Amino acid sequence: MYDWLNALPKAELHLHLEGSLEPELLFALAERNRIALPWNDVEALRAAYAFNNLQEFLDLYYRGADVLRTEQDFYDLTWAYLLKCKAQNVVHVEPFFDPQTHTDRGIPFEVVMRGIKAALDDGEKQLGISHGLILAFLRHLPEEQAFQTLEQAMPFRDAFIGVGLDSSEKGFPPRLFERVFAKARSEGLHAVAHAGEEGPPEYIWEALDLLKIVRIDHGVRASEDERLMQRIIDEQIPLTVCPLSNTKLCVFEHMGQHNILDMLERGVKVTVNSDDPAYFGGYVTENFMALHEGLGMSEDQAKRLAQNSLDARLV
Ligand SMILES: Nc1ncnc2[nH]cnc12
Ligand SMILES: [Zn+2]
Repeated sequence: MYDWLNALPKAELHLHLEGSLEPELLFALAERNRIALPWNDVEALRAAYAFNNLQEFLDLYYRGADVLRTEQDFYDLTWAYLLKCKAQNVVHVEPFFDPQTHTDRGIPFEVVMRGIKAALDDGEKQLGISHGLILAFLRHLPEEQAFQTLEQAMPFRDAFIGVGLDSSEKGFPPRLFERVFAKARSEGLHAVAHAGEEGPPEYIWEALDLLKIVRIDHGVRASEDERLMQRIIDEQIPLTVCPLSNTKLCVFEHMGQHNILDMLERGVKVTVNSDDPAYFGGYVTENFMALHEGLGMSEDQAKRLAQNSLDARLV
């Protein structure tokens, strides 16, 4: 089954480039940039990847991203991810990057942007993988800082296709970012947002009605609100679901409890994604495989999920 799933053509629509930083590359970049790490080796770092919730993961994710310093680092990070995509027949990617994670450490916006964009362009030319980059705002920081980030990004307007919203969800509802999303949309950017991962269905309503998002990242808690479910089905709003992420972050206790296939059968446009594969134990194929093993996903269901991902592309 693994090889069959691996060979399915698919798109990945929910992937944080910083979350694809494998421990081996993290150690190599730390050495290249002469940064001392609190872990003795790769195994010790991997052993730290045990999380009870989103925040515990984010604390380590931001700590890991600190080894990314130069344009070459961002290139190497992105290129390593694209090689994985090639190996898994991911033919199109719409990854997120978190500029504030880097600019807040003094890394110039253009260093981040140039490194990522050069790798994505090479991926298109050399690997045949098409792309659309999404700039994600960190929701634990004030909207004012999101505005500053959008301003910094404008000289590179053509390098990305949309804006997203990520980081700590609970306590940081989408309504806090209504104005910066309006500004981004006025620049012709698509809007997406993480909503309903740990946060309640109301956050999904807000993301749809106030941020005017065209795709929901995670959205698994929509199933708690029947009226919301009906809207998502009627309007065919895609959900970028991340099964291994959801079990690693205890959104579901185990894969057998995941609601993605129930949603698929109800007519929700759900897709399968890896979120932060270096931290959650696998890339897209491993996520499909986990659904097969944990939920008995059939070949027909896998085909529909993969087709949804191709249909839900923004570009
Ligand atoms: N799963 C996730 N939820 C929110 N913010 C994130 N940043 C990286 N991964 C994330
Ligand atoms: Zn995510």
